[in-house]
Amino acid sequence: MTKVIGVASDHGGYNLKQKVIDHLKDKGYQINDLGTYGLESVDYPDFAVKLADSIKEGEASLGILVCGTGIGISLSANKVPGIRAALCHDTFSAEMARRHNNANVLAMGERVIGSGLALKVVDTFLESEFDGGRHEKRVNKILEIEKKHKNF
Ligand SMILES: O=C[C@H](O)[C@H](O)[C@H](O)COP(=O)(O)O
Repeated sequence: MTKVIGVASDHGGYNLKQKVIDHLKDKGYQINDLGTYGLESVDYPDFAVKLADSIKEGEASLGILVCGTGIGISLSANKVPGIRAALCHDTFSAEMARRHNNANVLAMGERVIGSGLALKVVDTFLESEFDGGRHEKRVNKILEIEKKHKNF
């Protein structure tokens, strides 16, 4: 079965988002493009939440977010319970984000990383799997934090 990957960005990540989409389509992935759809200035939390909601609703198995730095859009996505967005600009972090943290969203900054490396980071993230084992207990503790602080 083809994996559906959700993708979203603000204006600062738009060009890299388009490159990620082209790259993943070429590799046979089905893409759910949640915007933004141009370079007009927009607010990254709006697109982080669109992507987070689409993953929570099961429309995509994993997501990719891009803004200028990747910081604002990952911070925003991580406010949604069940989302574990990892800001990665190297392939080791991308692999570990899946293997150890069971991250379901990769975030990157278009103003930080070149597109060649960014596409390798994307491939590494999507091709890595959660190791489970001792990491399961730790990820469950993240979920417990979300439950305990849900009325913060
Ligand atoms: O973390 C935030 C992101 O990097 C945004 O893409 C960035 O702040 C947008 O900046 P500007 O409105 O100056 O393009």
